[in-house]
Amino acid sequence: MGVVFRDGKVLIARRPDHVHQGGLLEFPGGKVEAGETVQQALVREIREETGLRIDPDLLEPVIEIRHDYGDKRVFLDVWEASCAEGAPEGREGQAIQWLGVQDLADVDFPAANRPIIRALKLPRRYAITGSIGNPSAFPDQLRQCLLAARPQLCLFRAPELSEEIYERLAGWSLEACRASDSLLMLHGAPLLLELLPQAAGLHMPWREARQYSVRPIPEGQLLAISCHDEEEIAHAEQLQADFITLGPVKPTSSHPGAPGIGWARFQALAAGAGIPVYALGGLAPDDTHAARQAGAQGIAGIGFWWSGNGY
Ligand SMILES: Nc1nc2c([nH]c(=O)n2[C@H]2C[C@H](O)[C@@H](COP(=O)(O)OP(=O)(O)OP(=O)(O)O)O2)c(=O)[nH]1
Ligand SMILES: [Mg+2]
Repeated sequence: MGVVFRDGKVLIARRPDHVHQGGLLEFPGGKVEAGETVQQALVREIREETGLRIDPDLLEPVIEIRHDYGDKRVFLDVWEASCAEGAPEGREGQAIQWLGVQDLADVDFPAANRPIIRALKLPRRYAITGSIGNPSAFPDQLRQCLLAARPQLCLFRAPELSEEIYERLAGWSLEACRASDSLLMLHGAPLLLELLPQAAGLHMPWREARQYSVRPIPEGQLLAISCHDEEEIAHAEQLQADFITLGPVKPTSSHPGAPGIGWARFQALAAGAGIPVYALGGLAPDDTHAARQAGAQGIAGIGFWWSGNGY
């Protein structure tokens, strides 16, 4: 299926009432025919269903989803086209519209689309805080890094701090992030979100996530989990995580001694995940393309935005 973007909006159709998941909204697309690549099939389906022309060479992978509806199992191989030619019309009688990404709501789509909508709303970079020189200078350190890098989504991670100091600095961080239009995730246990409900969500380290068997926070906030292998990814899916980080892809100074899993293993794991996966570990902005080719939502890390010097 294809997510076709034009002028920042995505092309959405309404499934006819009489078909499977009928009446709900969908991204246009259909089945791959014999002898076709997935990209060719997508170009053909979008043309047949909407009349729009897209370039198969400009398609980028978004996410692969396997979903069991009970009455039908589906495999959705989702690709993104950043431009399209022509004026779309519902050639099969279906209603067609352009919607802003932030206006896509889970309830309007089939259940399998939940991770697609997450993927479209999440940025390509997930900025994680690194070493904190002096806690009292932290607010300035954070503000400067936010100003320089303008990340859309951040994680305040500081396992070296006591809970008390973390909570105090988290309150500060939330204000700093709000001022620079960045979403902030907190790192730790679900109780943190009850203390600081204005956070965008909670990122659980694996040792925390493993203790739960159902999603421990409300739907309206994001749940992220640090994963390292298939089992942890499956558990993150069970907890209905909105996204995960997976790595280390390359060796990294924040986890000395841990070898990287490399892009091939990352790709194999990410393909089975069915939720957005940020690649983590020793990555620079230059790695974003490789990460996306390997099926990542984007890159997560400290090095590409955090400066610990001078504080
Ligand atoms: N096209 C599309 N199908 C979706 C989405 N979400 C989702 O769960 N599905 C499910 C519904 C169907 O069970 C299946 C699509 O198969 P289908 O046979 O109904 O229709 P199709 O559009 O793929 O088939 P066609 O164009 O080749 O005729 O995938 C979505 O966003 N777009
Ligand atoms: Mg179709």
